[in-house]
Amino acid sequence: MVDNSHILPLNADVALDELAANAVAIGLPMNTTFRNTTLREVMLIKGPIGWAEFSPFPEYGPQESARWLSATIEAGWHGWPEPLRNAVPVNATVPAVPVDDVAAVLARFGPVPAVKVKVAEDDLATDIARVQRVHELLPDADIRIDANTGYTHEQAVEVITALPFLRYAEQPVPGIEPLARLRAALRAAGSSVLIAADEAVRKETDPLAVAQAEAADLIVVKVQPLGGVRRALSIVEQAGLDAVVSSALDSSVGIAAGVALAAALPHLEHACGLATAALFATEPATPALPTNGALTPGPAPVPDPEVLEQLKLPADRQRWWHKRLATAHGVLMQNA
Ligand SMILES: O=C(O)CCC(=O)c1ccccc1C(=O)O
Ligand SMILES: [Mg+2]
Repeated sequence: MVDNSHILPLNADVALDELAANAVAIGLPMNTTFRNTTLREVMLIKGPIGWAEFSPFPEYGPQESARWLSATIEAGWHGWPEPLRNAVPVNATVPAVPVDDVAAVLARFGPVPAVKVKVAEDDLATDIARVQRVHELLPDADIRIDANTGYTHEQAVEVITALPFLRYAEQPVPGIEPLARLRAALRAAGSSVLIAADEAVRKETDPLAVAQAEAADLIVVKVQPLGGVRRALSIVEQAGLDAVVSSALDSSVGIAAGVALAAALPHLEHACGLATAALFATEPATPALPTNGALTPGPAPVPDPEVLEQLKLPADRQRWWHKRLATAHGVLMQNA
């Protein structure tokens, strides 16, 4: 058994009826395929202090979804800690698009201090060419890659060594031990590219295990998978590593929580992955697009009722989402 007693409890103090009565499931059409998705489904819930998002990925089960719901309750019913900064630098996110499409994708983000490039969906040469194209277009940007666990140890070494200008590589290989082994191998080879853990934090039952195993130089934290802004803050503090706040492809309602977390971190070394609104073609509320490469903390944007109605998913998907909401709520109540 993992001892999680040092981690803040999940928020479980809102009745299911109240959540369900104020919830609507919508589909956000995307500009480019991302995570094999062209329509991101999310549930938006209106709480007494503002709009909140509940959007676990379709394949996530009840235990994981319960953490996402804890973040929803925090956003709509409790609120977030005070910001320590009023600008959060963000990265552009380049999906695994063909090299020739990179410039057009980057253009949607405006000027940014950093770029995250998705890799490990094609062959290694294509991955390397995509990243080199970004470096060519934005020579001064901090560049990181995200393989979403998709490389073997050998593939990761090959790609990272071919791209020595990288600032860091996010979850190049799966799991904590493989990450630790890769990090040690890169150091031994004289590489200065840092290792970031994402899935190993987001999906493990013990989010602090990465730091204990010295598997990464920094951790990627997402508000909903970690159960809310306050819970994520406490996990970062206990991990004692630099953190990058990223979007879980949230709508701009959910992005506001990510910006609140990034703004409340005592130390913010790297630009955050919170500019994903640029990947959506339509949103019900003012999209969280960066100005001069940064986002500003503030309350979640209020959806326009007409656009909300247009984006509303059909009845069968509403039922599916409401059922998920009920299941996640049941888990929260059981654990509370
Ligand atoms: O960090 C970013 O730039 C964007 C967010 C992102 O990549 C992402 C979005 C949804 C699900 C997983 C991930 C990920 O970081 O792996
Ligand atoms: Mg990632």
